[in-house]
Amino acid sequence: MIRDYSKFLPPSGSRKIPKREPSSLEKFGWKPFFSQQIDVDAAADAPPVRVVEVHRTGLRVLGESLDTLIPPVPNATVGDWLLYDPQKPSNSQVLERRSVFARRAPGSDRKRQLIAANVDTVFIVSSCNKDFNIARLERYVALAFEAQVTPVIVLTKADLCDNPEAYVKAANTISNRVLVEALNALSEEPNARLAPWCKPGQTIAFLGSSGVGKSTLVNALFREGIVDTAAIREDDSKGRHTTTRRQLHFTAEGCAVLDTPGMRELQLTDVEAGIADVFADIVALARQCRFRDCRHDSEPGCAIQGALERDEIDPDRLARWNKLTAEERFNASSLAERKTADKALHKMINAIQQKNRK
Ligand SMILES: Nc1nc2c(ncn2[C@@H]2O[C@H](COP(=O)(O)OP(=O)(O)OP(=O)(O)O)[C@@H](O)[C@H]2O)c(=O)[nH]1
Ligand SMILES: [Zn+2]
Repeated sequence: MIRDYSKFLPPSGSRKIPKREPSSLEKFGWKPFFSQQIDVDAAADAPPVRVVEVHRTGLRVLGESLDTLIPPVPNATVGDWLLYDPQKPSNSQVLERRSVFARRAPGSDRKRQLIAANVDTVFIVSSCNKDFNIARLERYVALAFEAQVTPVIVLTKADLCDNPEAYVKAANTISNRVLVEALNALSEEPNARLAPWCKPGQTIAFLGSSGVGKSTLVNALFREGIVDTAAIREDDSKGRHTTTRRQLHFTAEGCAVLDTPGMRELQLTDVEAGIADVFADIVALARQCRFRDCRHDSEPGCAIQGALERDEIDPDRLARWNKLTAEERFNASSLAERKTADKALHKMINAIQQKNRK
């Protein structure tokens, strides 16, 4: 039997598949990852909305013809998708995240605080000058990997430097999973060079020290102004505007840009997996050491020492890996463990002082 497949093919003459306009949810960053989590019937009663602002008193959410302020929802952060419960908004359910930036609270309980959710790309910004520091870049890349966000290294001030290629080359050694762009942030370059990651429906963030050009890059992306549907302004009880703590701004192209002070204070906490991703080659070697608890010092059968002797790994990079993992271990240790360590230290100091007094 000869089957007629023609009904499955596009009608002749219309070979080009028409480009579908993104829905408003897609413009806000909705992706198949989220649709897979919901059941279509339930979504009619509890439609998906995105948290675009986090205030002290509540959240601003955007959805299909919906833009409203709701009271805080437990465990929701900027960038989250919620299934909006119109009867009791604070009961809205947080959808599983594609990515999340978190940090350990500075207080004594050191609780995990969510900074931002569902960021697709983070631009790790440094400059082709003294700010450039491989160890710091590695740290940021580890944070991004841990958060499941794609890192892209952007080296600004290429126009002020004789040999930007040297910086690009150095940054390229960090991980073969990270692309590096060097540019002049004050020129026309940023829009074209960052465009692949700033498409409609994408959510981006910036990380980097002060003065490297983060604001300059953001300004370049917003050259046509900030498209904030900002109809709502929140006043506190005294009629003053309360400051927005965490926010997504949309560019004219429809890319969401994260604006949150918390990103600056991101520390290395619980980034063990991220560090292992950045230093995947060294971690793979460490697994081949004869002893499971090998300290890669002078133990027999140490694969890392072997690789060093054969010039297969960079000793500086190994030193940075050691430092980062030690830091991560310290940051991840519980308060109780730190107290014990502090007590032990205190006892030791006391003992030394007593000995000196004798
Ligand atoms: N020539 C040149 N100047 C740049 C470039 N990028 C940034 N600058 C300048 O460097 C200075 C600092 O840039 P900002 O964009 O304010 O840096 P930032 O990272 O936002 O700094 P913070 O707001 O302190 O975190 C400004 O005077 C910029 O004009 C660049 O690629 N080339
Ligand atoms: Zn070893």
